[in-house]
Amino acid sequence: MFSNISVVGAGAMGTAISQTICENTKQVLLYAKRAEVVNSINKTHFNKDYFPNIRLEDNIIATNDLNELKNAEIIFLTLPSSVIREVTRKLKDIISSDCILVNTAKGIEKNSKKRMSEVIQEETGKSAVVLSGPNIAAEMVERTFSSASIACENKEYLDKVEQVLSTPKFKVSASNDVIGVEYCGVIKNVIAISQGICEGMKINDNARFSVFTKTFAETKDLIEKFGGKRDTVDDYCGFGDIITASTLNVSRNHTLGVLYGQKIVIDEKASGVLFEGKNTIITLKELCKNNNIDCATVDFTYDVIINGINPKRAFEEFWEKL
Ligand SMILES: NC(=O)C1=CN([C@@H]2O[C@H](COP(=O)(O)OP(=O)(O)OC[C@H]3O[C@@H](n4cnc5c(N)ncnc54)[C@H](O)[C@@H]3O)[C@@H](O)[C@H]2O)C=CC1
Ligand SMILES: O=C(CO)COP(=O)(O)O
Repeated sequence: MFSNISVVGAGAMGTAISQTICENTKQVLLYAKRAEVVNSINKTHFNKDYFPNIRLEDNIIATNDLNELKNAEIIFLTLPSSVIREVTRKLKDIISSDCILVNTAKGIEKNSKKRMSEVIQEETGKSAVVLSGPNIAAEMVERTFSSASIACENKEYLDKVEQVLSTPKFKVSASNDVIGVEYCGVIKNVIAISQGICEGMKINDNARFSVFTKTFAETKDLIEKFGGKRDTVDDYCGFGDIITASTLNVSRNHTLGVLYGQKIVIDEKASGVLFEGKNTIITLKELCKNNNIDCATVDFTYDVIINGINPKRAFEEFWEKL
């Protein structure tokens, strides 16, 4: 049993992870940026902005003072990838030397093209544990069955994070393939968008799942070329998450693809919804180009979402590459 586990970011994933780990620790301290979220959780046990119908467990306490995390044994970072650098820079001077950082963000830093564990290492000097899997927050928050892959070069950190996450309903697969686990989460967002486009444009199902087959094989190639292991793609972070986000409308990235496939324009910024995969399309396209890698799925998604090419025309080109 742990005593003091913290979660930074009180959005969908932060609330869901808090609900998952709360049975293995005396207290979960959940950091929220906004005072009204802190008040809502501490006074009513509801995070009303995200899950107005789910009462959170009694040992989840909220704070908006990062300094209160100074005694945390483990901190889960459940934030958009775009703020991981700024937040870990602040945390560095607060946390103890043996505090373990766990990243759940499924993104890549836009300009540097660095993975989140690389960003965390640069800012704090620590090897982060990375977590990725079929983790629809709206399900996890209800403490239903779920799973995740975790990875870290530091075996002691990995064991502790496995312990805090493992419950009769939450399965954990631990590995040492940090690159593979991280890239699975990153690439799956782009795949979810590509499958959403196919669904939105109402391509026939045989065609959609034919390109999906190609996409799955390409994911293994990409992960290997980026330094990860092919087999990692068969784990929860790969197959599990790719299928989940590619076929369910609850995935924001999948929904974004559906809208583009239907040629519906939305103001993504004004929507306030986090679409991690959109920036990732650009970054992956550049990474492929810099490393002489051909990836038909990345090209298709880039053509439709970034270049604004008609989805039907882009699909025909995708199909020719099969
Ligand atoms: N929602 C899901 O089902 C899952 C999400 N993820 C990943 O987790 C990450 C977060 O996603 P969600 O929780 O869904 O997003 P969200 O948009 O629901 O929540 C993000 C939270 O971070 C907070 N935040 C933003 N900047 C901050 C800062 N500088 N300091 C402190 N808090 C800040 C926001 O106020 C918000 O509450 C993403 O990378 C996503 O890909 C991973 C697995 C499942
Ligand atoms: O990563 C997720 C589920 O595992 C959530 O996916 P979205 O960010 O597309 O909603």
